[in-house]
Amino acid sequence: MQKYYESDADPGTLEGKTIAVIGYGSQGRGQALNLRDSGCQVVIGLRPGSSWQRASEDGFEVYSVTEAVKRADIIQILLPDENQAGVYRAEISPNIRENACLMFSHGFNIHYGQIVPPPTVDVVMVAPKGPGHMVRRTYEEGKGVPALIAIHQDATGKAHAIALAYARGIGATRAVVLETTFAEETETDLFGEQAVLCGGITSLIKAGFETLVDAGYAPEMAYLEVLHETKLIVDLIYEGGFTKMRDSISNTAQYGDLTRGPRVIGPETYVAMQEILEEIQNGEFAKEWMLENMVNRPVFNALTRADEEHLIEQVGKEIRGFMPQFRK
Ligand SMILES: NC(=O)C1=CN([C@@H]2O[C@H](COP(=O)(O)OP(=O)(O)OC[C@H]3O[C@@H](n4cnc5c(N)ncnc54)[C@H](O)[C@@H]3O)[C@@H](O)[C@H]2O)C=CC1
Ligand SMILES: CC(=O)[C@](C)(O)C(=O)O
Ligand SMILES: [Mg+2]
Ligand SMILES: [Mg+2]
Repeated sequence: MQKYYESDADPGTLEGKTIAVIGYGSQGRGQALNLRDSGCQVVIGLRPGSSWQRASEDGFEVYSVTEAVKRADIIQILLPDENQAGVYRAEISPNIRENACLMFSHGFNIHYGQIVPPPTVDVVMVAPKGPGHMVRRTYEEGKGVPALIAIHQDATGKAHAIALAYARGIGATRAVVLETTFAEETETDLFGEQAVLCGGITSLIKAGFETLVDAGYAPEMAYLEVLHETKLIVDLIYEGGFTKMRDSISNTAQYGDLTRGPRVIGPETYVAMQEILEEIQNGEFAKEWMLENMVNRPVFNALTRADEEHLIEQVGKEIRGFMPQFRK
């Protein structure tokens, strides 16, 4: 597998180029601040609202999406996936320059045909494998979040160099940059966030919390055991795999881990994961998500609200209030 680091990227590729970051949320703010600190010329494209104000307060030139695109050599679309196609049709497509570079941090809209760029532009992806806030925090710590790059279209012959230089600008080459395709990034990212990173973990934590509370244990105990400590355990896995974590926990815990873990995440979990992956690969999930947005996200809103009202969220707020480390 081809790996790229700082020395593989030529910052000169972006010399004199204007990068328009469209959207200033989790990824947009993180990437724009890092790019500017890396010496890149950045403007922000937004609609009026709180993001516009924040970007201005951070010292960026902020324009409408239309005006930002007109000024840009590289257009990094960091809008919500569900909004990208509409903004692309209305404001980006009519104003994008020939030989410009259209960039994404997730392949959803290209992979599922929501956006079909003209053949005259480069189309690349630079996808951090981490939340936008961490892209910024690690950069400020002198480190980086790994990223994937992919080339969908190379109209200028410079698409790869631009993607690498951009990845360097956001700090990703300090960690590692791997090459992929829009299809592979889209399908693995959707699967990862649904089955493990977000959906799987929150469901596992909630099930553990509810099991203890329903058995009569104090919610505070349950919270510390199955939520707070999860970070501490996962940090060790992050640093050195299952081995490092198992070197650190007790033998009692390790025996329970190895013998009871597969009873919690068993064969039926594998079946569910395969079904989820199938829905991603055949476009079912993408269609469901786009339809959900067309009717103002009833399921998204109801399930989000239910979890916000879950006891674990109330208890969590209370416990974090006990700990000085969480006090601003
Ligand atoms: N959140 C994350 O950490 C990651 C996100 N991504 C990808 O990055 C892209 C952006 O995602 P996030 O940063 O999470 O988005 P976000 O929801 O945090 O921010 C979206 C930004 O776009 C602006 N916006 C929304 N609709 C707009 C419109 N119609 N016109 C102009 N501005 C508009 C919002 O005001 C906000 O500033 C997506 O493709 C996502 O899949 C990729 C890796 C990780
Ligand atoms: C943070 C990240 O990588 C995700 C979970 O894929 C996302 O926010 O889309
Ligand atoms: Mg992701
Ligand atoms: Mg994602």
